[in-house]
Amino acid sequence: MSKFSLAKDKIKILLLEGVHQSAVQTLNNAGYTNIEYLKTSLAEEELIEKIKDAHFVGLRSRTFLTRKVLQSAEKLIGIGCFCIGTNQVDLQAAKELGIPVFNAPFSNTRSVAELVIGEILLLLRRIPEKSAQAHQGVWNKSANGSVEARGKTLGIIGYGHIGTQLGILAETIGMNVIFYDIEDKLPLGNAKQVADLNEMLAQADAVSLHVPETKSTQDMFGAEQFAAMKKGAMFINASRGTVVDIEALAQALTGESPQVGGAAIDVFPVEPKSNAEEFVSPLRGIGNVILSPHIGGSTLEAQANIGIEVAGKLAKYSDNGSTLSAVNFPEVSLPSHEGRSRLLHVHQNKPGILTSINQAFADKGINISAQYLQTTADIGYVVLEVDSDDSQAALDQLKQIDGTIRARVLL
Ligand SMILES: NC(=O)c1ccc[n+]([C@@H]2O[C@H](COP(=O)([O-])OP(=O)(O)OC[C@H]3O[C@@H](n4cnc5c(N)ncnc54)[C@H](O)[C@@H]3O)[C@@H](O)[C@H]2O)c1
Ligand SMILES: O=C(O)[C@H](O)COP(=O)(O)O
Repeated sequence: MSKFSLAKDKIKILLLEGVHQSAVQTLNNAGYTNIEYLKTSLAEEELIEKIKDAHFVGLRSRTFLTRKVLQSAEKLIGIGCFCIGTNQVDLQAAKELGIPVFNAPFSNTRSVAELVIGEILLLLRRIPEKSAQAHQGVWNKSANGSVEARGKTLGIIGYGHIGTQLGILAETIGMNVIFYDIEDKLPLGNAKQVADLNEMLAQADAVSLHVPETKSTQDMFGAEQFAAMKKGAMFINASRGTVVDIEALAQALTGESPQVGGAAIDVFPVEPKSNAEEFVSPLRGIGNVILSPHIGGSTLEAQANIGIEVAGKLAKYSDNGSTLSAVNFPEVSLPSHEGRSRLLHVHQNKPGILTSINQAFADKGINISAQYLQTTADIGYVVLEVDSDDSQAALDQLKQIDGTIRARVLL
């Protein structure tokens, strides 16, 4: 170990929101034992206090890493989102501060797709309503409004990892699949891409949203889109709460002759911060509506896999600087660096930085035995290997390079 790098037991890892124990196990196996594990998310002020001495933080969808929080986290070197969505992290701020953000882009895909398939079947049979009635002692045996999924059309908005998986499952139960996406996508099975959203809505018997939270998806589904849906079609949102105008949905589901026949909603514009807080929504109490507490990806299988995947990415970045699959950072995949010191340098992407580094090292007689560089439009990430005896001198030189955001040396 270089005396200029932190020993693993000094690297503090803050894990929030009850991430699966597989994460702790994975980090322990990699030699990281200084872990603070919390079952809940933290509000901004508490988070600022907790995060200030953390080198890594792990979170799920309820912890918001704002620019203010990130700026106060002076020791933070890496962030793990133990989920798919990364909208809860200010990715630009993290990048500017030289902090890569990792997530688990596939681990809960199947769990969401399975849940949605189940919901489509239940909604088409009006089971939420009938179940609620039966619980009240009402025996409403009738085929009215109940239909098979076979031969019906599912419209998927956002044909990415979840959307495609859902499309495949839907076809296996005999549904026709159409989808709308801002990108041209390869249709799987017999699915067909439709260029115009309203055209897709007019054909679908069930519509399911699978887009990320971005500026372009904010409130993308409101009164106009509900009006464009086929009368009585089902509506499902397990993406992000900010995508749908929830008041407009409540209106579309109610009244004398509701436009929307039923809905299954897993995500909400405002979600309780913990299980102890009341869930407030205009959708409460409306018939043929399934409300679930943001559990689309919450299966034991998915959570265990996510823990291993994201903790593994954090450990790898800490051990050898690899940023493969970071969502906001130049991606560098690195071999091990036995017998040499590895230095990581994050800098503003402007001309001449690499030349300055090479010149500074040459002036001090430091030989670079390996060098890896990747850049995005605004930052560059260079990884250098030098003889271990030169690591302190090399780090000193790197810190002085104009445009440096962050420099550190690895074990
Ligand atoms: N409910 C849950 O527990 C849960 C679990 C996992 C993921 N999610 C949410 O689901 C989202 C989708 O997950 P994924 O893995 O399929 O993501 P993905 O990135 O693989 O796919 C998203 C798709 O949406 C498309 N898209 C983006 N903006 C669009 C727009 N304005 N209109 C139409 N299409 C648009 C993209 O081109 C892409 O094909 C995640 O970002 C996350 O927020 C929720
Ligand atoms: O983005 C995701 O993967 C889902 O929204 C799941 O989030 P969660 O880990 O908070 O359940």
